[in-house]
Amino acid sequence: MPPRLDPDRVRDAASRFPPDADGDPPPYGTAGFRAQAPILPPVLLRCGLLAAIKSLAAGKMCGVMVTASHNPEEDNGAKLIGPVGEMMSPEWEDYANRLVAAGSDDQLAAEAAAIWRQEGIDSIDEGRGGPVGGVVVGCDNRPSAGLLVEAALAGVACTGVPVVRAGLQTTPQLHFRVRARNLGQPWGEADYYDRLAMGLAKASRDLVGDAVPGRWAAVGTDGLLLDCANGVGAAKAEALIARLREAGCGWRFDVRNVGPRGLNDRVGADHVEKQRALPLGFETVAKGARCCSIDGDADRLVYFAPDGKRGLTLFDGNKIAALLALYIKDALKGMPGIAETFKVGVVQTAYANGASTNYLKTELGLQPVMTSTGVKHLHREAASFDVGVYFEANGHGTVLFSNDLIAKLRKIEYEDEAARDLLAMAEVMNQAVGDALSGMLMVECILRRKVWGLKEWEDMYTDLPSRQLKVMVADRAVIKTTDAETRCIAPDSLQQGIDAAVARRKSGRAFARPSGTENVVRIYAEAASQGEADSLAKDVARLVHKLAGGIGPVP
Ligand SMILES: CC(=O)N[C@H]1[C@@H](OP(=O)(O)O)O[C@H](CO)[C@@H](O)[C@@H]1O
Ligand SMILES: [Mg+2]
Repeated sequence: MPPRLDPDRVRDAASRFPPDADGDPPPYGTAGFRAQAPILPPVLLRCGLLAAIKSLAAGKMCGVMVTASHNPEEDNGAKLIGPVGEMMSPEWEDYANRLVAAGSDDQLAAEAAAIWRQEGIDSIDEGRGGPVGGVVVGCDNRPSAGLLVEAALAGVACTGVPVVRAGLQTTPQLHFRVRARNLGQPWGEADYYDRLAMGLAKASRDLVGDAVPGRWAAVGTDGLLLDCANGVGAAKAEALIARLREAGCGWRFDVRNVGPRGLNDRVGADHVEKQRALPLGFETVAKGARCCSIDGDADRLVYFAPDGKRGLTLFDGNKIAALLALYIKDALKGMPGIAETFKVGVVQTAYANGASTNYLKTELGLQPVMTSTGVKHLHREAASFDVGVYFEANGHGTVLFSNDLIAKLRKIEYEDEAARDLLAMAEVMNQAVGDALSGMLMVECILRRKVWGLKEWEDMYTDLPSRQLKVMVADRAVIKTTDAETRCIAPDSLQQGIDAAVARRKSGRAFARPSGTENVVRIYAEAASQGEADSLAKDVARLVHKLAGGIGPVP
């Protein structure tokens, strides 16, 4: 029987997962739907339904990931995964919003049928009696996951498309698996660890021989302490480390904050990056120790070193991007004549510290491309290069390699070490989306190959002092921005005020933009001294409060 949209099933499913009387469903935000868990079952039903339609339209597997990333444990959400492991395009985000806005059972059946028609699903003939699709559903370890997964599965079931229950997954793992499945590659849970372990074995070339235990000895480090935010990444990191051990890797990992309680509560990458504070459980870690944090769904990674005074030195997404870009540039030096034909790019957002942008320009000869906030924007831009490095300051990012480049490298891999290094990097770095575990392995590999400690990494460049603030306003949509969100075009005179405040500081830079995930306006400021960065941020916050309808006390 070919898949078909059964309106009775849609109505029936909708009546089993009715809208919550106490809360409006959220719109599709910077990274999918996110809200308090109790209002989400009808949203997940619609996500399952939409993923099924997308999979039929593409004739490929798609995915639904039930997660709210670094948000508190009471929240949950959905990230939709397209057929090449990508986040959904704006057109499909609109579809998602249309389905979520369809409140009644009948409205939902009608809206789903309209999208089904718009995508011409009934006229697709795969030679097997109709289009072929499939949806894989995974979740993080929040207590609300069970019901929300059931809702997503009910949505898929309205169409007769086959489903795969992947159970507990990190977000990047599920993206990886969807992509691998559609490329005809092994895509099981174990295949994910295999690919990372084998990629790392190749990338670490002089640290490995054959799989002799202990051969990948610790070089220049006592090991890595990994804060898993009490999230789903803990069990996955342990599985990965076990696979590395099997492959003979002797690197030491100390996995902490493994849950099950306390998800994202004063732990994890968002806490470390935004609060510049040690995660719980790291209070007594020795000064200078090599530590990293991932977030609740393991798509963000930051490194840090305790400073011995309860503070830390942070290695954020920009520092990670700089290290990866340096490594790539060095590899390309080993391929004279060929390397010049590759387009290498780094993509950043306005939150990238000015010192990192300057480093990429002056030390590496790269011209960073700036996009709006949100990984989907960075990813799209990075995919236009042969090697595209992208990272948000918060630690979400990866390195993308074009098919064209991979094919060229394969042709020379037997005689060219640098080509082998880049191919290995393309295996380690998740090609679908930012992946904390794969990023961690690559950072470790690079530091060990360079025989660098954190000090050498830190010395690549020194961040300009910066400050981020949030301002509550009645309606954050009154702020309109341009130039990759670096300038405000509404309300009137806000930008003039910001320009004047910036001009009063040495090396000043500041901007304000409405958040896509929280009901706030975000302020970013940097300047030559911490005092100036703080006062600049405060000035901009006051301007926003005054001109954009601030609520609550003046900052
Ligand atoms: C300053 C900041 O960190 N913004 C984050 C945050 O988006 P906002 O639109 O700023 O709320 O969440 C996004 C999704 O996780 C992430 O992509 C982005 O970088
Ligand atoms: Mg996340």
